[in-house]
Amino acid sequence: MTDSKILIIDNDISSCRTMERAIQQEGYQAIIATNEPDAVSLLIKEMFYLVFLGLETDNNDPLINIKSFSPSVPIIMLAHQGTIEKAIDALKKGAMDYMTKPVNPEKLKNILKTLSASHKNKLSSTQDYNYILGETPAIIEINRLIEKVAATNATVLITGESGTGKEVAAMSIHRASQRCNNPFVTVNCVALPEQLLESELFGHEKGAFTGAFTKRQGRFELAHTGTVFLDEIGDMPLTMQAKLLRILQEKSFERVGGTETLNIDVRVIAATNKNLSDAVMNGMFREDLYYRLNVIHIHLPPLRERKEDIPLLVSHFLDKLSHTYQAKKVSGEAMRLLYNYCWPGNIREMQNIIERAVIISQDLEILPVHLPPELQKSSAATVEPIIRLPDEGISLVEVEKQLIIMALQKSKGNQTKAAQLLGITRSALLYRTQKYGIPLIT
Ligand SMILES: Nc1ncnc2c1ncn2[C@@H]1O[C@H](COP(=O)(O)OP(=O)(O)OP(=O)(O)O)[C@@H](O)[C@H]1O
Repeated sequence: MTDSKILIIDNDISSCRTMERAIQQEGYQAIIATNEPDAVSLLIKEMFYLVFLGLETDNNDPLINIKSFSPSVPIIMLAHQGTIEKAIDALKKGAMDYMTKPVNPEKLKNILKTLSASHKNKLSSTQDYNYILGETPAIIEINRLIEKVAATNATVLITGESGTGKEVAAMSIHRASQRCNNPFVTVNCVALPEQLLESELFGHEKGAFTGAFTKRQGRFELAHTGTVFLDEIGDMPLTMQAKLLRILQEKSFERVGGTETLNIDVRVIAATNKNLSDAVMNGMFREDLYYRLNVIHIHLPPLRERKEDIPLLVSHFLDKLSHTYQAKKVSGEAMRLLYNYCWPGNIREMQNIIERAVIISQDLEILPVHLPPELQKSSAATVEPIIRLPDEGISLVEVEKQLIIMALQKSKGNQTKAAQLLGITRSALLYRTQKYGIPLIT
C-alpha cells in the first residue's frame, strides 16, 4: 500500500538499519537508498508516505531534487550536531522537520505517530473540498468531472493558464482512480531537448547512442499500471507526437535502439497552457493526436475569474505555512489588496506571495506593507474613479447596472470577458443580468 512505504536516503547504513527497525515496529515498510540516483529512481517508480534525508548525500541540494520528483511527499532531514544549520535552512526550502543523529528510535516513532494523526486530520479536511480547493461553481463542476473520469481509463486533456493547478488536477484524478497505489509519473515535455525526451519517454537500449552505457527504462515503462502526466504537451516536437499517438492507440512501443515491442498499461493525462486547436490549425500539433488526447477536457479557470475563492485559498496557504512558521492572519486591508489583484501567475503566484508575506511580517498579522508593490499598484488602479458622481447623487444599483451593460458592450457580448472586466465570476455576472433584467445579447 502506498501509505505504508517510507524511504530512508542516507549513506550511513548502520543508522539506516536502526531506523528501519523502528519504522517496521510502527507498521510501515522501510526502503533504503544509500545514494541519490537510487533514491530518484525509487521516487519515480513509487509513491512514499514519508522520506528521511541524510545530509551526507548533500552534493547538489538533494532536497530540491527530491521535491521536483515527488513534490508532495513530506521530508524529514537527518542532521548531525554540526549540520543543524543546514537542516534549518532545508526547513525553509520545504522540508517538514529534522531529527538529529544518532537517531533515537523512540523519537522517530513519535514523529510517525504525529504524522499519522495530522494525515488523518488532513484527510478529513480535504474531504470538504474534494480534489481542487474552491467553492465557485466552475470548481465544483470540475471536481464532479474529476470524480467521474477517475472511475474510467479515458485520456484527459487539462488546459488552463500557468499556475492554475493543472498538475494538481491530474494528480487528483490519479489519486481518485483505481491506479492510486501505482506510479504517477510526470514528464515535462518542454524541459528536455528532443533526443533526450525520446529516451526519457521510451527508454533506451545499451549502446543506442553515444553515452548510452546501460539500458534504461523510460517514463512510460516506469508508469506501467499507473498514470503518465505529460505536462506542456503543446510543446512536444512533431516527431515525438507521432510516437505518442502510437502508444495511445496500440499501448505498445520500443525502447530507443531496441527491437523488442513492449506492451504497457498506462493512463495518459496531458496538460497545456497553449490553445491546442490553434496549434493544430498552424500545423504545430497533430490533429489525430489532439482528438486522441481530448477525450475528456477539463479547463481550469484563471484565479481572476474565480475571485470568490481567494479568501479560501489564502487561508489554506496560511494554514499550510503555519506548520513551518508562526501562524499568521491577514488584515482586512491586505485581504482587499489580495482580492483586487489580477493574479497573472494564478495560484502559484498566490502561494509565493503569501509565503513571502508570512516570512517578512514580524507581527502576527500580514499587512499591506508585507505584500509586493504590484498588489498595491493594482489596488490604486481599481480605486481610480471611473464614474463621475453627479451633484444630485446616483443610486448604486444604477451604477452597477450601467457597469454591467458597459462590460457586455466592451466584450461584444462575451460573458466570460465581461465578467473578467468586472472582476466577478461568469455565474455572478449572469445572476446580476437576470436580477436587473439586462439582455445578454448586446
Ligand atoms: N486548488 C488548489 N489548492 C491549493 N493549491 C493549489 C491549487 N491549485 C494549485 N495549487 C498550487 O499552486 C501551484 C501551481 O499548481 P500546478 O503546478 O498544478 O499548476 P499548473 O497549472 O500545472 O502550472 P504550469 O502550467 O506552470 O505547470 C502548486 O504549488 C500547487 O500546489
